[in-house]
Amino acid sequence: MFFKVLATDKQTKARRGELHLAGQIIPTPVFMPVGTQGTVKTLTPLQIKETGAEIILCNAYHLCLRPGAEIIKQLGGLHRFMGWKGAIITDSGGFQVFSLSKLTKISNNGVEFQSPIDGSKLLLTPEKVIKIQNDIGANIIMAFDECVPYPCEKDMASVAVERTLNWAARCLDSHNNEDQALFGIVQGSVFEELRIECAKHLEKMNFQGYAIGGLSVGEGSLLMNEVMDYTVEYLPPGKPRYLMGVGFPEDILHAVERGVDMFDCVIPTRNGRNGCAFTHLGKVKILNSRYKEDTGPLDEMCDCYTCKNFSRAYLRHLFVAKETLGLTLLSLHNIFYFQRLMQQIRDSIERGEFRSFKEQFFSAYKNN
Ligand SMILES: CNc1nc2cc3c(=O)[nH]c(N)nc3c(CCN)c2[nH]1
Ligand SMILES: [Zn+2]
Repeated sequence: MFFKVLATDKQTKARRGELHLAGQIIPTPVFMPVGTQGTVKTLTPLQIKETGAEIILCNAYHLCLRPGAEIIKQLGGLHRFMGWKGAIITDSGGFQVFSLSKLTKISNNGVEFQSPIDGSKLLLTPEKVIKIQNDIGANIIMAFDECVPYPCEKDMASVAVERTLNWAARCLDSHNNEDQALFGIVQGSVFEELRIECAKHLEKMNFQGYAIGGLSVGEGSLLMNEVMDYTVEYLPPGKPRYLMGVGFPEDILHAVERGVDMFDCVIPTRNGRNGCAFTHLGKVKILNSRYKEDTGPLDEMCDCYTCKNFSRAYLRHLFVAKETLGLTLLSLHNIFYFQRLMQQIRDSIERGEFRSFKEQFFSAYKNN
């Protein structure tokens, strides 16, 4: 049993579940910190563990470019290579190859591109993407998909859906490692009939989980929620749903309400490194001079290492002085904040009080 739904909210589509993988039980809804190149930036695996995170996301695209999937395999796989004892999900590169490479040439066979690292010409095909993720050894791997930019013409989105479906079937055919769960990725941009067609075809292919891709690419929260409303309907209720690249606390709450179980986003760590901390009252930009003599913690309601030991004045000093400790302390707090938010969400679903939790959250949280 890879995934179990334990409770479904009576008033919304929110559900409390658990993923069974890598000998762990991971409660959902879950937030997965991003460790693109085999590290969650500025944090040691021990610090990541201290935040409560149990699964992290790494990128097969980056890791196959450097150091190479074969080297990671030779070194015992990614868990061993990076010293992470929790679970790992890898993204296939479907998104990164388009957003990070130059001279990409896409065909039904795959994507030809120039390595941003050494300029060499490379080709990613569904078969190669499965092999790379197999070598890296993640517990959950993603199919190779084509994520179109937003906005895009319907016929361009339609071609990308056809290709995504063709590649999904080829990924399934070449995947034969039962220790790794393979997820399909729904595309279709913001076109309802494309999204439904894609979800229906992927559902028939019987993946172990389903990601909603092609969102959080500039379409805005309203359109993102609309796409989720009609797409989730066509995904099997007994399998996990993963909204890729999301997101801010408010977007996570809207998505949980629509039945999403899994999330990943660079926001907690990227904003942490830019001096932006998440708190239950909204975002705190620590470099603001108002914090110069502020003796209080980042968030009165937080009991993370950063909030228990350091004042806002000290954290501001670290950022003004460009001390790297500031990057670590704010990243630590932000990941902890997201883990605590997910714990509160899970508890509220269990109590049948998700909707009131969401209302309480928004009444306190000033999205400044
Ligand atoms: C930040 N917004 C965002 N949108 C995404 C869509 C896809 C998407 O459509 N496909 C894949 N494979 N990855 C995506 C990602 C990367 C998730 N770590 C996305 N990130
Ligand atoms: Zn904190």
